[in-house]
Amino acid sequence: MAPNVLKLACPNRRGIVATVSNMLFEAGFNIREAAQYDDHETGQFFMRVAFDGSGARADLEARLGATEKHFQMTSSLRFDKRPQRVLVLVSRFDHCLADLLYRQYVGEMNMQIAGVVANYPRETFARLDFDGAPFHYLPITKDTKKEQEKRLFEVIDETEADLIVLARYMQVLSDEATERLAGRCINIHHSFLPGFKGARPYHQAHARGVKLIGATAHYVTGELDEGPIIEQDVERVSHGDTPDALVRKGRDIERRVLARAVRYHIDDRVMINGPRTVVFPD
Ligand SMILES: Nc1nc2c(c(=O)[nH]1)N[C@@H](CN(C=O)c1ccc(C(=O)N[C@@H](CCC(=O)O)C(=O)O)cc1)CN2
Repeated sequence: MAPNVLKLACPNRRGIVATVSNMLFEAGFNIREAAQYDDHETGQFFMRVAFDGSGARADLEARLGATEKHFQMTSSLRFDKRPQRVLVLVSRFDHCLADLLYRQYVGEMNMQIAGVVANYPRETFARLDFDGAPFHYLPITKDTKKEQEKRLFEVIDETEADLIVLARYMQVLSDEATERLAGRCINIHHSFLPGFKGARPYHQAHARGVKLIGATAHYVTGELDEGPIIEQDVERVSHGDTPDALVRKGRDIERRVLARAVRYHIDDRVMINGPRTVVFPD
């Protein structure tokens, strides 16, 4: 059962951990997991506490309000354990979508894929079982981008999506779209950023003669592939690997990196820290 999770950030000073721990204790809750990070560069303090117990939510919320004021704190408190509704966007390559569908099928993550949106027709994914998730075909051209995004937001509203995942969705979202989805839209980029931004990163990597390839999951912002990084991984390659071999080896990296990032987000393990993130892994 997903625990309750409190996340907080504030200027660092003595007494934060003691106050937060005591606040939960006084409200009748029990701490199951706690982690904190002190950013010496910015002086900001970050904390994530997973807790359970039969305490009163209203009492905790009242105490938290006072604690926020005292420490000039921003916080988020998640009590609802319902599966997070995830809308998955995909273009032609569906290995990350297939991976997320499988992880949902085996119950690996506290999520419900609320829908699949693609700018390619359903037959592109004919072999995939969407496990009941509705499919929305939203074709796009450079002349229809605005209308397509309008329809995309209608689908986001209709599906009541909590999280939007760009699972190798190869369309650049407008600044307006990225502002509306700030902090709840994750992209998997098929390179070890900041290397090889933009299109065809494996071909760029092959031309450069790299000995490592990687994948990066990041929050989406108006700056293409510049959003706060959530998770990355790499694998060794050699001079004998063709671009197709890099694409093949890269698929495995992309799948596991995206899955880890989605799970960390869903489990409230990620906090945005300016251009970066703080991730409290399990
Ligand atoms: N606003 C943002 N949108 C998107 C981001 C992002 O970080 N910010 N990430 C990309 C994913 N991506 C690489 O991971 C990527 C996707 C698409 C392109 C691109 O040049 N697309 C062309 C069309 C290509 C086609 O139709 O096949 C375009 O949009 O004009 C570069 C990088 C997802 N969106």
